[in-house]
Amino acid sequence: MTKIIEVANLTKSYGQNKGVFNLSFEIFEGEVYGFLGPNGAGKTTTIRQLLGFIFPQQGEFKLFGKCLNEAELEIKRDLGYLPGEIVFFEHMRGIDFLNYILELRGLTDRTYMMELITYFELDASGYIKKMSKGMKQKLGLVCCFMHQPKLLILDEPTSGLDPLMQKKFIDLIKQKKREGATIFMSSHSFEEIEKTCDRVLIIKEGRKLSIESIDELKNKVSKTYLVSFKDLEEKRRFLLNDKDAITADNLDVMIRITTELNKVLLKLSTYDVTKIELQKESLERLFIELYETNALESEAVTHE
Ligand SMILES: Nc1ncnc2c1ncn2[C@@H]1O[C@H](COP(=O)(O)OP(=O)(O)OP(=O)(O)O)[C@@H](O)[C@H]1O
Repeated sequence: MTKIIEVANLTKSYGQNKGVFNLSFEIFEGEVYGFLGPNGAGKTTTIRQLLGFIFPQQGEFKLFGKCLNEAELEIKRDLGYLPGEIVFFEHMRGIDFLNYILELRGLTDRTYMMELITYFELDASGYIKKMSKGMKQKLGLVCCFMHQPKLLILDEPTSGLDPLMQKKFIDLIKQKKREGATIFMSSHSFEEIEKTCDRVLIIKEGRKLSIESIDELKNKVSKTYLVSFKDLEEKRRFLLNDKDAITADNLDVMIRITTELNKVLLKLSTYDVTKIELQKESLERLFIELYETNALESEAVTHE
């Protein structure tokens, strides 16, 4: 499999334990790769280094197998980037700005650009300075996708978009994946990540917590059960002996089945249980659990 992004030991420190430290990961061609972490975790700092806006103090990275300082123009021709905070030429009309960027890229065919404007229901005729936050975000998205890049690096792409537009964005990402594009995106929307990504990289305080496959995470979610015990004594007895319990509340215990269901049922049959319920929950709780994991514990769940 071709590696489109390779990052090795990337480090950029702003002091006081802020920045990105010793970060390594790889993204393969055609992958949609989510980048998650709490506020201030270092997502934007990582992305800005990949674009060459800030420089790492240690470590290196390659895009399309090449270093940025060797092949910047070549790399950026095939790259679409959406910044977290977009800075436009505010005095321009939206459409003029898009045409200008298209020309800078040496392109003349405006067909796909116009399709995207229609798709995102963007009125690009007005001045950018008068546009709402959501309109500016749509303008940024059109600008990022309009040259049909092979690699998309997106920093919180749906920030400011309404739910309908968020759904359209998800559909567009799925389409780009079908077309073979590689996508690296930071997000705070677990739904967006769940619906689009193959794998996720989770960082906290600038350090890698874990790399997870979405399918594996979904598998974990589908094996979470709520077990209710007859009384507190029974629940206590179970908690003393069982390692699968993840949360406990009143007479209920949430367990994640990591072995065959039969074995768990056999074990539960030795307790006075009043109810067993398969939990229909999204990945959200699992993501939050992963956020709360500390770096040392997380070594165990890292898949690399
Ligand atoms: N130029 C800078 N000078 C000093 N500190 C900085 C600078 N840029 C970022 N930081 C700090 O580095 C840390 C990581 O910031 P970064 O913007 O990368 O986080 P993030 O994961 O993108 O957060 P968010 O989800 O809030 O957008 C933060 O503590 C931030 O305050």
